Formats: sequence, C-alpha cells, structure tokens
Amino acid sequence: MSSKDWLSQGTLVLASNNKGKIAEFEKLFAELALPVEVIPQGRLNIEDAIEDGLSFIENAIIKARHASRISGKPAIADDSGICVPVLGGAPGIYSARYAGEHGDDAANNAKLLENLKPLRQDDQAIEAMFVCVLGIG
Ligand SMILES: O=c1[nH]c(=O)c2ncn([C@@H]3O[C@H](COP(=O)(O)OP(=O)(O)OP(=O)(O)O)[C@@H](O)[C@H]3O)c2[nH]1
Repeated sequence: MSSKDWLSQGTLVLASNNKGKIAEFEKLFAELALPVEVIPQGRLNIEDAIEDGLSFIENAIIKARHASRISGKPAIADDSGICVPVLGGAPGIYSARYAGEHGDDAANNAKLLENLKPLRQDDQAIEAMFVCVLGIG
C-alpha cells in the first residue's frame, strides 16, 4: 500500500485497545475531518497483537499489520513509552508492563519513581523522554 492509499479506503482501523489512545485518536481524526471512518479494533473483535518487537517502530508495525491482516482494512497503531537515559532507556518499549501487569499505570509509575530514587541527587531533575511512534499497515 502506498503511503496515501489508506485515505481512499473509507475506513481506518485503530489498532489499539487502550481507552486513552482511542479517545485521543477519535478527537484528532474528528478535528482533521478526513474522509475516513475510524474504527477501534475492539469493535471488530480484534484482540491485542503480541508485541514482541525490539523497538517502538517494530511494535507499531506489528500492531498495525495484525489489525490490517484480520480486518482486511488499513490500520493505524501507536507504540509509545517513557525512556529514561540514566536507566539505560528503560522502561522504553516495556512501559505498559514495567511493573508486571499490562496497563497498570499507577504501578508502572510507582516502580519508575522507586528505581529513580537512588539516582536522584539533591532533588535534581532527571531527564526523560516520551517516545511515540505511529505505524500504518
Ligand atoms: O503518562 C502518560 N501520558 C500519556 O499521554 C500516555 N500515553 C500513553 N501512555 C502510556 O504509555 C504506554 C504505551 O504502551 P503501548 O504503546 O504498548 O500501548 P498499550 O499496550 O497501552 O495499548 P495498545 O495500543 O498496544 O493496545 C502505556 O503504559 C500508556 O499508559 C501515557 N502515559
């Protein structure tokens, strides 16, 4: 599929089961007023892909291709996470399951703060980046 073909297909599957992402995408696409109906994959009974890529880019492509293969329609996916250089880039692609259970934001945040505690000097700020990659399949 060439980079703009998805626009002419009439529908775009949103390859995510994350309620926050779905709300943000629906708002964004409503504002853009593109001629496509955005359908969250859950409405098509598409379950989560196995996110076994080794980078945000790989995982975004895996999720988009999974939803596209099952639905037969173009799909868009987002893979994102927080990367902390003093932790070697962790939690990175594992952000959603850093504390064990997938999607437990409170536990993930608590674990990150706990791991940063011994690295903080005099309450100095610690650099972190939020990385977000979108893939269309
Ligand atoms: O503080 C935050 N502000 C945000 O604006 C935000 N947006 C996403 N996230 C977190 O980033 C990870 C994505 O993980 P992720 O890309 O693997 O997605 P996911 O597994 O949650 O859903 P899916 O899209 O794969 O179905 C998860 O821990 C999300 O909770 C955010 N955290």
